[in-house]
Amino acid sequence: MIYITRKVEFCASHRLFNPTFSDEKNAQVFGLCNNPNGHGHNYTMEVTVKGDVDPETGMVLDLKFLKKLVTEEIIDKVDHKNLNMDVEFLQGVIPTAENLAIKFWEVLEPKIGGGLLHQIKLYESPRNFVTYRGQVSERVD
Ligand SMILES: Nc1nc2c(c(=O)[nH]1)N=C([C@H](O)[C@H](O)COP(=O)(O)OP(=O)(O)OP(=O)(O)O)CN2
Ligand SMILES: [Zn+2]
Repeated sequence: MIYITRKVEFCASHRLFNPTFSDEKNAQVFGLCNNPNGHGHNYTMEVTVKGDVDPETGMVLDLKFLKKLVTEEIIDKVDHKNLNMDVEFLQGVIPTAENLAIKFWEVLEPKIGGGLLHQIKLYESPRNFVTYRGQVSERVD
């Protein structure tokens, strides 16, 4: 078993709020991140795929394929976008780093297939990041 990773960057804006909360509760829970004007981040994402090396190709998966998949399915849809408004698969989601990582997993996992997706690590800032490895029932390692 070996692990290969594609690292990508994107810029996006968001506002953290829960529409079922009062204004006061949103302000209390989310603080400055609840500002109605929103704010932006330079995100970094690492998508890690696992598997055995195919002796005929020397690869687990062609990194060119992974680059194309992540670019087309995620980056093209979120880069320079408002994550609260502009992204179809994020509708109704509070765009925390946790929820973004889970949604990105849900988009990518079926397209990589074969239980190969191992981990998504999403950096909201150089010091704040989350790591997601799917639901326990999805894991084979
Ligand atoms: N569990 C989570 N907590 C917070 C998230 C999140 O996604 N998950 N997000 C935020 C906000 O997006 C906010 O912009 C982050 O603010 P802050 O923690 O102040 O981080 P900085 O960008 O200022 O980073 P520094 O490391 O302090 O430079 C809040 N909480
Ligand atoms: Zn933020």
